[in-house]
Amino acid sequence: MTAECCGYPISIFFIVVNEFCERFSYYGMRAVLVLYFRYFLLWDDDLATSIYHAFVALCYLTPILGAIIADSWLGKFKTIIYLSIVYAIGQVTMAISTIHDITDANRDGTPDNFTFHIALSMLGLILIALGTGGIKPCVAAFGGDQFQEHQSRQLNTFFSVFYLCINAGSLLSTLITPVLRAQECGIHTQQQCYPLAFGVPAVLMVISLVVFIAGSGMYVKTDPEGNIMWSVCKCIGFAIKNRFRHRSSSYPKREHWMDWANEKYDKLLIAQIKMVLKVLFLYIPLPMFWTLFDQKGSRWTLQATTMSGDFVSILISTVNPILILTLVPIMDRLIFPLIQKCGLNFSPLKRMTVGMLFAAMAFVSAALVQIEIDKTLPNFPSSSESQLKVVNTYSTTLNVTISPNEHLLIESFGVQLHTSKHTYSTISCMFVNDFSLIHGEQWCEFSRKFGFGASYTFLIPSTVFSDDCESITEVEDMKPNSVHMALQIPQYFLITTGEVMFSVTGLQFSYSQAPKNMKSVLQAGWLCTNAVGNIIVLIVAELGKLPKQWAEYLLFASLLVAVSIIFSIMAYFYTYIDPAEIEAQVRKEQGLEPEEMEKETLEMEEKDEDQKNEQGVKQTKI
Ligand SMILES: CC(C)C[C@H](NC(=O)CN)C(=O)O
Repeated sequence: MTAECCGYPISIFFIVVNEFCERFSYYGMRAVLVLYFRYFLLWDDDLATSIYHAFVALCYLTPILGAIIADSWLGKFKTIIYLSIVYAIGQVTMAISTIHDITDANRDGTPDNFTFHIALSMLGLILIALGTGGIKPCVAAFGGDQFQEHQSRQLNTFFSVFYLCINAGSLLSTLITPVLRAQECGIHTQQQCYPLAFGVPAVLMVISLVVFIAGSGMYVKTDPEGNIMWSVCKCIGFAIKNRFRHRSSSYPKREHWMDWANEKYDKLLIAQIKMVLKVLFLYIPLPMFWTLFDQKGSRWTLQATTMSGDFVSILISTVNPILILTLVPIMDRLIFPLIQKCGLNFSPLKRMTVGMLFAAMAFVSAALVQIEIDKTLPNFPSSSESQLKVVNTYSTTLNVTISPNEHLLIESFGVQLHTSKHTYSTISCMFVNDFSLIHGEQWCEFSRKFGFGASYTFLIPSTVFSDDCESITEVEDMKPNSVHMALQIPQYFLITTGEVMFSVTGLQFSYSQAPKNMKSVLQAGWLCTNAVGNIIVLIVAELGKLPKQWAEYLLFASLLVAVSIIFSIMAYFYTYIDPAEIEAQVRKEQGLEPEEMEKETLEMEEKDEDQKNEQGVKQTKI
């Protein structure tokens, strides 16, 4: 019997605090990673972005490794401890790699041996990816293991609170670590304080581990049942081979193709594999949701840069966790109970389908915003056109004729305007508020806010420095961005509503439909849908874009609607199961473990029928 508080096992307190600290550590480090690549290692934008995406993809591929270790070998508890140690070592390694003084022998403020810093940071990132991905499927499943059969309502609330902790950790760290980076620190020279920005996440990871260990005495720990993954693979392999051997129509058909493993494998294992395969089959369309969801960080960010408003980076990095923190309680406490009161069965798979439709609507909203933005954007010359600007300061009107075969290229960048050699200069700056022309002691100052996205030309007559700055003419070549960033809020709201319906439910569903010894494996399968979604984004980005961005948004929205229709058909044919009940049934048929079975039957009878309905459970025999 586990210690309880308000109907919840006390042990889950340690698990949710552990998750909060771990997510703080992960997202905090991620928030400054590209900046570290760009401004510390001095990589270019392309290399920095590629390595960043490769790292994120690795973090969502390693869960399968963690799940195999947990379900087949160490059990969830030990896997979480060992991989958290690897994770913490990775974070510390990463933080050390950012200390510029280590290799700054000439004390000029920049590291002298970049190879050392690159090698150390790559080692750190690999350890972090192994740790964070490895523990990810285990922590959620381990949290679920703390609940007993009669606590299914509390189990659902746990997954919501778990998701809240993920986003609370992510929100705080995304706000804090960039501020830490902006501090100055160093032994020989003062530089931007990357060691602090990476060091705090490392400390949080150590705290996360300590909190998890502190709960040791209270956890329900399930032992792994041997090398389950290897047995699963062998069993599937045998079923396929056996089916092929008996392909002639003279052999009687079997109810399920996995039944061809009956000759050699335990019925219980076959039943468990059937449960897992059914859920994995259902996962096939799911990456499409993540394909749209993860474009928040790419296409939508770029969209924001063509809009007006000064809070781009803060808005982009915090709007999703803030909305999650608001929407999860509203959905859990208000919307879902209300739907249930209306007598509608809003089962998990229906919620996930509706979540997908919300994400599709978010992209329609993004397309509408894009159409508004496009109206305000200047017409840039295409790859087969040139653009000429002729400034006429002559006293009379001139006619301009253009010979189509001649190309004119004026190119000069910099801040010095020479009177004879270069008379034209382009300067691109962020946050331009002041613009001064300095010539010895004399100067002209233009002090006002220059709009984002705008382009200005200043025409300086030869007389300017002798007396008046008034004679300088300012021409607005391109208007500043005028569509306000607040217009993006509906799309963020819609996609986050979709996330709450899709992702929180998917997390619960993956746990509830998995047999006891494969809970982590199904969690890993669920996380893999995210990895595949990210890979699709990379491929689509590589394959190029439609000529109009709004058309691309609408294409993605239509694709997701099509996928959600397919998913809803698959979901219609899916029968919710109670894995524990099926396992007990199989054992009964095999005449095994009567005492164990009696206990399970009793527990099942005790189950609250209402709670079952809430989950849309239809019992079935697999
Ligand atoms: C469910 C995601 C794959 C991962 C999740 N992210 C969020 O909750 C973002 N809102 C996480 O565990 O970090």
